[in-house]
Amino acid sequence: MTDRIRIAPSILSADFAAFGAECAAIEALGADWVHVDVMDGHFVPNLTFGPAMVKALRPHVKTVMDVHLMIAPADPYLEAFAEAGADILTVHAEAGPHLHRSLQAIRNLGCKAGVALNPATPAEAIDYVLDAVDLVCVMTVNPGFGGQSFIASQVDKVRRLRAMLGDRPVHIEIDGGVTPETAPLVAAAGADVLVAGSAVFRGGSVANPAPYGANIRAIRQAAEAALRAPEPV
Ligand SMILES: O=C(CO)[C@@H](O)[C@H](O)COP(=O)(O)O
Ligand SMILES: [Fe+2]
Repeated sequence: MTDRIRIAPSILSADFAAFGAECAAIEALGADWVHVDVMDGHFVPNLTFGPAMVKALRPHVKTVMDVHLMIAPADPYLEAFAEAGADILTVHAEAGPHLHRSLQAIRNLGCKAGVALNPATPAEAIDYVLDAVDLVCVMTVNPGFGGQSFIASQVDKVRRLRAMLGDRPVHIEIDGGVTPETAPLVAAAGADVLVAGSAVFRGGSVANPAPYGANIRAIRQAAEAALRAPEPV
């Protein structure tokens, strides 16, 4: 499913006092999706937003709202996030013992179902749920914070997942440390959705959002160039 590259800025790196304006700015400047990082201070060592924030953001986001749940357990909150307006709900494979049930519940709520894998989790952990997912999120940092360095060992995981998925129409999303330097590596390996927080919001602000557009273009162009490059022999 690498027909085109989608850029999903993570609002974890946006101005927390101006989320509505920040979402409108990134959409106007080329974002394909808006990525919302939900953290519970338990599954990951940081706290961010709940369903009320997703509901408040919904009128400001015209495109896909991609909600990354770094919470355990996730199941008790799926309905609230779906009702708040999430389009994609991604749960972590490590967050609970009943991953297949969580993915089924997400689809039954009318959302696309995503599964995220921490860097230490092998691709094979989701071998038996591939028909229950619309998106696989490969964490290229340990989840919890923006601005961390890309973990290069995950590129091989992306390649494996694309082979495992075969002709299933499933997105492979990369989350963490995506820059114009790392984007080509994961695009060439089969990723088609690139989440980027610090690399999108750096250099800009609510008052001067133009750098967001230049940053999104730079990541997209670097990734697309890798798709056009000839296969290594
Ligand atoms: O889920 C997470 C972090 O846990 C991400 O979505 C980050 O927000 C990505 O930030 P950058 O690494 O691009 O700065
Ligand atoms: Fe994320």
